[in-house]
Order: sequence, then structure tokens, then C-alpha cells
Amino acid sequence: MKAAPPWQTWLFLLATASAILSMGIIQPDLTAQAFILVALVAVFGLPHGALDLPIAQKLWPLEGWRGTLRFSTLYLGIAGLVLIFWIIAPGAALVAFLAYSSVHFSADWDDSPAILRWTGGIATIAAPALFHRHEVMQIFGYLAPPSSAEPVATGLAALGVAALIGLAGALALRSDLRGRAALEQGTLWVAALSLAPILYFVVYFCALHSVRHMTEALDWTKDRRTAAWTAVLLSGLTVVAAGVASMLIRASDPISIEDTISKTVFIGLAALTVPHMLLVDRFQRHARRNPA
Ligand SMILES: CC1=C(/C=C/C(C)=C/C=C/C(C)=C/C=O)C(C)(C)CCC1
Ligand SMILES: [Fe+2]
Repeated sequence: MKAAPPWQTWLFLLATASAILSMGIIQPDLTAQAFILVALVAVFGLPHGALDLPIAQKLWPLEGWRGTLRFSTLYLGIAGLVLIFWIIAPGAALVAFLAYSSVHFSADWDDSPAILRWTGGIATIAAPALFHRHEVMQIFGYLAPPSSAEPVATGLAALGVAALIGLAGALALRSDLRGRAALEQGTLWVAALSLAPILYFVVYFCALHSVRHMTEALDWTKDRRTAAWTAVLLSGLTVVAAGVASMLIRASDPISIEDTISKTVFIGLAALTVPHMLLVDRFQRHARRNPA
């Protein structure tokens, strides 16, 4: 993969610093954080996944609306299977979600040596549990039964220690690793320490992961304008679907608003991430062989 442009590192640093400053002043409670999560993920997070259709159209000529329909059915079918798995075995589904998310996020440091991909992939999901284990446990409690939420949060905190020691050790021993990836991961740790877990996730997901992937994907797709419009349209449809899903969840069970939002956003992301990850992995391997 081509090295990521340096402005992405600065953007992430700036976003983290602004979030720490403004959230320190506003100090939003969990309900307010849930609303911040919805707004920012809808505007900055979803479009990176919605580029999957333009990417697929370039990877395989999908041939007309039939091809597009076939691809969308397969994509949503996989997501549907994940949802069913979540309903049957939420504890196992949560663990699997965290594991594959960490693999997916490690690709943000694809242009770095393996050790930094590992420390980065693990840190993205484990860092908040190390500093805010109880809050993470509370959010996991919305996604799975408390009997799983607690050990998962604790296990994640332990993995966080390993990732932090791994990063510090690698940087101490090898001066060639002290570059932009290390700066980004250092920033990630500062964000995890200073921000509530949901806000930490919003900053990382929107200002680093999504931006990095969108730049790479838009660089590669032939028709950027159509790709961008397709992504906007699909993100809009996803927001409407998420709205309907949260109304259905609340109608069946009168739970708190932050519980409803956490369920909709995180279980929704878990479902969409499986086809997204399979496709992005293909795309990145293909793009490495056939640069734009
Ligand atoms: C639920 C939750 C977390 C994990 C979120 C994950 C794992 C999201 C994955 C999203 C993906 C993979 C999107 C793909 O592009 C954190 C950060 C530990 C903080 C506490 C709440
Ligand atoms: Fe992604």
C-alpha cells in the first residue's frame, strides 16, 4: 500500500486535541455522548463503508442493476447472518466483533512493520478498557449479558497493557519505528486516556480510520464524483434504516436512549463490518497489485 499522506496524521492530532479540549469543557454524559456518536458516525463514519459499492463495481464489473442487486443481496445477507448470530449468542458475537474489528483497524497501519500493525490494531479497541474499564463494561452490558460484558472488558484491559508495553518496547529498541505510525498510536493512547470511551471511538473512527480509507478508495475508483454521491446516498439510507431499527428496539423493550443507540450503532456496525472487511481486504490486496 502507498504510504498514507502526512496531512492525515495532522488531522487526527488536531481532531484529538480539539475533542479533548471541548469535551473537557462540555463534559457530556452518556446520553449526550450517544447523540454525538450518532451524528458523527453518520456523517464521517458511514460513508467509508458506503464506498464498498463503488469499490465492488470497480473490482468486478457488476453488470447493470442485476449485478448490483446480486452484490447488495450478498452483502446484506452476510450482515443479516451476523445479526442472527448476535441474537443467538451475544457474548460470543461481542468477542468475535472485537477480534475482527482489531484486525480490520490494524490495516490503518498497513504501510508499517508488523509490530506496529499489531500494537495499533489491538490499541484501537483495547486502549479505552485499560483506562475506563467500568464505562466500557457498561456499554458492553448493552450489547451482551453482564456475565460476558465483565470478563470481556477485563480481558480487553489486559490486552491493552500488552499493546502498550509492545509499543513502548518496540519504540525503545528500534529507532526506525519512531515515525508517523508511532505518533498516531501515541495520540490514540492519549485520546483513550483523556476521553470517555465512546468519544475516543468517535475521534479514532471518524478522523483516522474513515478518512484514511476514503482517501485510498476515492483515489483508486475511476469516477470519484459518482462514487462520492453513491456513498452519500447509501449512508443516508443506512441512517434511515438505523432510525427504524432503533424505534423497533424501543417499541419491543422500553430501554434508555443510550442503551438503544449503543445497540443500534454497535450491533449495526458489527453486522456491516463483516462484509465490509471481506471486501476491503480484497480491495487492498488488489490495489497493491494494481495501483491507480
Ligand atoms: C463498542 C465499544 C467499543 C468498540 C467498538 C468497535 C469494535 C467498533 C468497530 C467498528 C468497525 C470495525 C467499523 C468498520 O469500519 C470500544 C471502542 C471498545 C469503546 C467502548 C464501546
Ligand atoms: Fe472500515
